[in-house]
Amino acid sequence: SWGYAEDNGPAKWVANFPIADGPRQSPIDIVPGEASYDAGLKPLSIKYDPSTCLDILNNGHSFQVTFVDDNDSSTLTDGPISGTYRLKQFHFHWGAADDRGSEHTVAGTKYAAELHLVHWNTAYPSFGEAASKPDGLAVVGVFLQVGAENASLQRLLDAFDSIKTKGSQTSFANFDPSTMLPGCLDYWTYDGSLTTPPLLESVTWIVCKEPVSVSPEQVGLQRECSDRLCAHRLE
Ligand SMILES: Nc1nnc(SCC(=O)Nc2ccc(S(N)(=O)=O)cc2)s1
Ligand SMILES: [Zn+2]
Repeated sequence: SWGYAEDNGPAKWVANFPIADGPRQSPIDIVPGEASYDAGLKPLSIKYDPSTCLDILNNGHSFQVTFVDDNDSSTLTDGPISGTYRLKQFHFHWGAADDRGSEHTVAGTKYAAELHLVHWNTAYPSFGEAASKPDGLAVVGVFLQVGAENASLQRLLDAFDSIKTKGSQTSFANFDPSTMLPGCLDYWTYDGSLTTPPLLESVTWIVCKEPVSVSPEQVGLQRECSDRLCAHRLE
């Protein structure tokens, strides 16, 4: 199946997922100088309930923390979206070194890693239904840059360490993902897609301008855990 190696990586995905050549594929390079200011956009409204945190799993491409999404306890509203989107899961993307790893870039700059908080539009009955609709999903992206230690991330990394094999999961309770958000929630937004197969063009991207920091040890630990447990990242 798809991955990040030479034989199954991003350049090869179009063979099984022709939408890879579609009109609104993510990630993109965000060029702040070319972004237009939209006075009609509202601030993001993010409300997460730590008790909806369910488990942490290694899906072979990333570590994913999954949430109970059968009620409106953890939601994203306002910002560029209309209606209520429920938090389904969050996960990270990282690279083989500190100078690369994020999926989106800012005027060509790559960050060490990127957090994605995945939400689905409650106008549809489920995540699976929403995932195929043009306004079905909203993903908040947060860049991670190497700097000071991130206390919130450390609890996650300790849990990652306990997932020994690909496809395994472990219970993970009472984690508040808002502790991983930057202080300022200014954002860029554009209509895009899932960044990995099935690459569905159903995502309203909301990329925070302010990165959060992680220590070199933390991003190394994430990389070491992940390489051991996930498809090795070649980027
Ligand atoms: N009917 C369907 N169920 N599940 C899917 S796709 C599963 C899924 O959540 N994929 C996913 C892929 C990429 C991203 S990302 N990196 O945030 O764009 C988020 C989520 S389609
Ligand atoms: Zn992602």
